[in-house]
Amino acid sequence: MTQVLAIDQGTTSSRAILFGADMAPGASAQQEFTQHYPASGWVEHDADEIWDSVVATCRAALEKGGVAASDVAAIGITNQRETVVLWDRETGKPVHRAIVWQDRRTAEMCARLKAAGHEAMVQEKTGLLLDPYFSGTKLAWLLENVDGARAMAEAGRLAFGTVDSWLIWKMTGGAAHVTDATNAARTLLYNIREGRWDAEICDLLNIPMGVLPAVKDCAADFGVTDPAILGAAIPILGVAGDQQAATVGQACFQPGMLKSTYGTGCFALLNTGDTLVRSQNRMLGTIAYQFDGKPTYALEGSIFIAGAVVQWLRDGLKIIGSAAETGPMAEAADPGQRLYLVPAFTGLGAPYWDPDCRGAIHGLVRNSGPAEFARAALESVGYQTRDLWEAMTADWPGAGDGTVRVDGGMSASDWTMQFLADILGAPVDRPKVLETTALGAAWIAGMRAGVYPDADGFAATWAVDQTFTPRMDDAERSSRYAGWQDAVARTLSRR
Ligand SMILES: Nc1ncnc2c1ncn2[C@@H]1O[C@H](COP(=O)(O)OP(=O)(O)O)[C@@H](O)[C@H]1O
Ligand SMILES: O=P(O)(O)OC[C@H](O)CO
Repeated sequence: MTQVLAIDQGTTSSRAILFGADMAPGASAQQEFTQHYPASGWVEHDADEIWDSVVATCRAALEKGGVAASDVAAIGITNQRETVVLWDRETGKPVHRAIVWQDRRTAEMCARLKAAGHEAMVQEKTGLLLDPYFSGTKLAWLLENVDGARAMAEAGRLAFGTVDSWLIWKMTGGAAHVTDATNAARTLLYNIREGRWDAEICDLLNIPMGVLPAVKDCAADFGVTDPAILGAAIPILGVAGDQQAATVGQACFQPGMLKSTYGTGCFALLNTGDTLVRSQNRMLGTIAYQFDGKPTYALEGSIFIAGAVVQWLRDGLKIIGSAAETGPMAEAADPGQRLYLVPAFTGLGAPYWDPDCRGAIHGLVRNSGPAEFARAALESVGYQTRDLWEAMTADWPGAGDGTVRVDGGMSASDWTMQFLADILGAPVDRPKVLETTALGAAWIAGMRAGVYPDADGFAATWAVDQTFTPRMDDAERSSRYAGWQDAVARTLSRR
């Protein structure tokens, strides 16, 4: 029993990957599912469809790999964070579609809570801000707006969970209603200093605490799968939110280590060890991972649009056929032009948290064309990361030298990674294994099962594939970044 099955339940697709005794990724399967956009700024998923996609991908990965379920030592789950599922414990049916992390329907509720002066208390306890991004106000919305939900919740019939909880509940045939500390840390309801659900915040949002799952370490006994699902009872021994799993998969175990994942959005986490930094610069305080009851904290910067800007070049502007074309185009762009593309398609996340501003391009001239747009799009990812890094270093003296371990689909772009190194003025390390999110979940579960090494042993296996070192001189770096800051200032809705 040396295989570990990692489930990576993401925003647009579910994936299952088998990892062997050597922790190398093996057979995998992936399935997309429906995105529902019932109103402007609203994003929903069908939790049953997510469940079906997870079962299908797990079965397909096992079949492709020729692995029997009885050969799997453990399952590790990693998931899109913050997304809210609320279901009936008796029927096992969700009472509404899941409200996705990107959904902005509670913007007004957040604004009201902020105006009433609650943000400092919430930030102190949860590390988070009053933004619709997090689960708490979404859950409050469901309890307010779904017919009968409040009465059922108060009678103990409803269960709330982030996607990990939902999947575990389904996998264990309804036996376990649990989550891990990293997912709990994203709900706005969990006191990350004291390691418990927070009664004052639940009261403020009018959430009956009986709907909340039990919170465990990332490596723990989360339950055992119903044998009818995959063909054998498999223990679920690892759980972490996807950005935290990537932090683990990148072996960022020492304070000062930084990882940044470039998918649709970008999420940078800086390990701050035992210190929960109270950000003065609108970064998030969060739990990076929790083992043996001891949380390790991180500062997080969340950018909503990273690779999505490349999708926009392809599907919106239609100036590229595939994402990989952007690198050569950026290379060929007129070096004399300074275009700044601020991709505030859904507002801006950290460190601005401006849900109302919208995207803008600054610096257009007569001969600005597709190549200059492509370059500005790729550069926007570097500039936004620099914004996060500026905020992190201002927040915490223990931040390292800016060396960053990267992963995610967009980290395949050499041009973008070189620009990132240039604009940060620090090395960018791209590892050999790019499946860091799934690897993190697999390692946690495999370590708990006793088939994988401890943290030091795991960290020793992390290997760099390519390091991008800064080539830009300081004067150019400063002047370009000043231009970006100016472009953002002119784009924000509140100045
Ligand atoms: N060579 C490339 N150059 C630029 N962007 C890329 C490249 N390859 C992939 N991307 C971008 O990476 C993103 C996909 O990354 P992925 O990690 O699969 O995202 P997610 O997990 O959020 O769905 C897409 O937005 C795509 O535009
Ligand atoms: O599913 P991803 O990879 O887009 O990640 C989503 C994040 O967890 C949202 O906080």
